[in-house]
Amino acid sequence: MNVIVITGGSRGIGAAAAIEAAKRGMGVILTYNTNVAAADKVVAIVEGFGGKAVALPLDVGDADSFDAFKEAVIQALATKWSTTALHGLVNNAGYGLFNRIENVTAAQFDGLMDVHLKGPFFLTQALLPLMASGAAIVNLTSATTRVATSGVAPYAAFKGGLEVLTRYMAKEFGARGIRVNAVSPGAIRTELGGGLNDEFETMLAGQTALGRVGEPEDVGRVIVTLLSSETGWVNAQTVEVGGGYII
Ligand SMILES: NC(=O)c1ccc[n+]([C@@H]2O[C@H](COP(=O)([O-])OP(=O)(O)OC[C@H]3O[C@@H](n4cnc5c(N)ncnc54)[C@H](O)[C@@H]3O)[C@@H](O)[C@H]2O)c1
Repeated sequence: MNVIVITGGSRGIGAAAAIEAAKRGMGVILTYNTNVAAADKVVAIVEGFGGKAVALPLDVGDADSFDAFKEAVIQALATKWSTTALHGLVNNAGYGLFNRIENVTAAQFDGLMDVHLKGPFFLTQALLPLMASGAAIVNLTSATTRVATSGVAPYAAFKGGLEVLTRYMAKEFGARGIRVNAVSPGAIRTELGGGLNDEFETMLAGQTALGRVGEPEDVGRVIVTLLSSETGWVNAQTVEVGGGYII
């Protein structure tokens, strides 16, 4: 069984991707930051249809903890799946912070950078030695890299950086048989940045060609497709999953 790691897998897009991956026969190591109960719920859903998943704690903003996390992954691979190889990594964990440029503090800037750029970079570096040929990495970026919506400048800039890293990772890991792509969601109904109220949702739906916001599963399906060998010749790409988010 191919086993993958999904960061921030306890809710939203990460949880949808975890469930979809397990439905397609992958083993899932999902990580949670603080909410173990939510992570356990996702594991229970997966086990409910006969899939296999485990939840491990991980703060993606704390790169010093990644060596210990790698050891926990090795342990989980051995005990739950009797394997040493990892076949995928989804750098999904993230958070929204609305603040206009003139008000952003250095601490807010650093916090966003740690989770959206430094975290995916060093987590990928830490887990790379475990990855088998044929493995795939998916980085979650954002439509905010291509539009300018006020209040999310550092977030958008780091997501843009992650798209650049996606191409460099693909270039450097290709010789190992590892593909790297990014998925860039448009407006999706999750709890990111405090979630959607009616007014916000109506505005976002109006900015989307298909006239609605997306659901986490709309993105989860694409993430898992990019992990699978069906897309074995898709590499170094950013795939927009936003129903046509054009503003
Ligand atoms: N929802 C959208 O409209 C949208 C649009 C573009 C991009 N994205 C991106 O999609 C990804 C998933 O977001 P979502 O919409 O499911 O949001 P969400 O808030 O529902 O889920 C985000 C997950 O990341 C986890 N997380 C946050 N900070 C963390 C940290 N320091 N360490 C470990 N885990 C942490 C949260 O606990 C949560 O489980 C994020 O990278 C987000 O930036 C979302």
